[in-house]
Amino acid sequence: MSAEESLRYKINKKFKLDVGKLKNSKERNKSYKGENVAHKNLKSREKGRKDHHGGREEGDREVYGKGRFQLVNSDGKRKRIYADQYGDQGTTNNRKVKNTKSLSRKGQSQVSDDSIKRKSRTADPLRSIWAPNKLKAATSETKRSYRKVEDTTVQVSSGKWYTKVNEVGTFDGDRNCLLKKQTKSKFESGKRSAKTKEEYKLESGRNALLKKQNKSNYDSSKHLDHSQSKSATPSVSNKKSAQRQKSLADSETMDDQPHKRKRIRLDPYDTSNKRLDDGIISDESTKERKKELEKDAGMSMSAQFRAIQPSPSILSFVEDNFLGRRRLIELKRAGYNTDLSAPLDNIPFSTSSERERIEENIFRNKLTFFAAAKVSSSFPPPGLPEIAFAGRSNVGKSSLLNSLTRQWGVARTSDKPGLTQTINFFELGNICLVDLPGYGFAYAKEEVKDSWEELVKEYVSMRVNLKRVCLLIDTKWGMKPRDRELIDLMERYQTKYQIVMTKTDLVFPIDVARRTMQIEESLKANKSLVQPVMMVSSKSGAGIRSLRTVLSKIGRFAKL
Ligand SMILES: Nc1nc2c(ncn2[C@@H]2O[C@H](COP(=O)(O)OP(=O)(O)OP(=O)(O)O)[C@@H](O)[C@H]2O)c(=O)[nH]1
Ligand SMILES: [Mg+2]
Repeated sequence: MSAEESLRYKINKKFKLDVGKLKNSKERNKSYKGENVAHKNLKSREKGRKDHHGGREEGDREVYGKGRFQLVNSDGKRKRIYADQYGDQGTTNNRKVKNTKSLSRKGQSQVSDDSIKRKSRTADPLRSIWAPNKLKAATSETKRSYRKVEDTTVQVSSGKWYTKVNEVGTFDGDRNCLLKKQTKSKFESGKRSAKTKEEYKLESGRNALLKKQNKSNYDSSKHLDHSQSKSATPSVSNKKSAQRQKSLADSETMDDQPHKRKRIRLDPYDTSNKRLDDGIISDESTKERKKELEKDAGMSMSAQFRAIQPSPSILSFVEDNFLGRRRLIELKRAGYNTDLSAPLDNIPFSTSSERERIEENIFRNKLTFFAAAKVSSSFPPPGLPEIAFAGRSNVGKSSLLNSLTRQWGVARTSDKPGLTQTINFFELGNICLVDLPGYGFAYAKEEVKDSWEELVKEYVSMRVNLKRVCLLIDTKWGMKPRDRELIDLMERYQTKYQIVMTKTDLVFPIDVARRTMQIEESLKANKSLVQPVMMVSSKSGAGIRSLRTVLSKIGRFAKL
């Protein structure tokens, strides 16, 4: 051996030794991994065998045959098992791992399909299809479908494809689950594409936000649709949510647009409103009113009313007769028994029969109803001198008849306008008191109200024995166009009329005086008007005695 050859031999020897050492150290390291070594050996042996037999299935079977629950491909990698593959083996294996929470991807999709079908049958969105006790209770058909689902389940060692069955099984969670999957897949893809740590953080943060959003959306939708979702299928609920979103979007777009104000058109002939009804006046009176308004332009009606300065005589009359709103303590201090009905009408301390205390003899008589007329042809033959009480509905005509005679309930009264619908004739000694139906606002049909008005107009214009019409005006509201209409008519037919202001107990004393002044002023040119304007209250009895005095003269001096 030459020197060169010996050197080469030495180098080769040394190199081989190093390689050997390296091999030994590797094996030593592997031995620490325990089972993995055996696994690797097994794999290598398997590989050899596969090469020898040249068949992949055989290799798999052999691995399976050794009792290991892990399926390994012939190329040594872990194998995915689908329900349609290795059906028998999968089934037998799955029976052992019943109630597992893991599913292969394909199996999962099948499960969700099956579960959707079953849910549409059972219509219970909150039920988990994996609950074993429910499996027992299920129908035979359902049982079959359960088995199908079970068949699809295979335990897969890889954590990548894990999806909790509970999430799949609940219908309400379907959307959430899908979104979760999306975020998960995003995360995985991010992982695969080897993103930087920062990128990953950003991604995961975004995912977390998305998850939160999804959760809140889910919660709100659940809250809204909880009652409905019980009976609805998932597809329906999805449709509903889509519709809701669409409507929300529509409303948002509507919000952007400027709101159009609704115009309310008022019908001038609509008498359902009391105040509106008052506005229905003839063309002539409208023109007059307009002229008056133009005259007092710049001043409101109430301001004009407040500007009226009542005369001292009217003011003293109001004060002497306790007209206007009064406190009970004030009346008690003046010596009136406030427990009596209409206490201001009679002497303060009444001990004997009330009627006997009435100063005017005529009003001590009994009030007797004797006729009612709906049409002019049914009026009773003219006999006794008549005093009629006219005015708008609910102004207090019937109440005044009762309080004048102190016979409560003879003329029927009501707080509902339109109670008196016929002309009612009452006999009182040698006079006749006539209660007329009211005009203006009343709970009656338009035609009926028109007929009442016509009847009243006919009565006041044609009745020969009519000696006085007491035109009642509500102190609070004053004269209205329809009152003026009747006044015009009476003026035309020279029917004597007197204004009587009612319900004075509802307004302040100063306003009673103002209203009196206002009416006197407005009618001072009228010829058929009998002065003075009377002020009464059927409730408190204020001014009743004065009215009695005025009316009793009619009976005394009436020429038949
Ligand atoms: N506070 C107060 N209420 C009164 C007075 N007079 C009448 N009323 C009430 O007003 C309402 C109507 O009284 P009525 O006498 O039925 O009126 P009317 O004018 O006959 O009404 P119609 O028959 O519908 O035309 C009733 O609830 C009475 O109690 C009054 O002087 N003071
Ligand atoms: Mg009445």
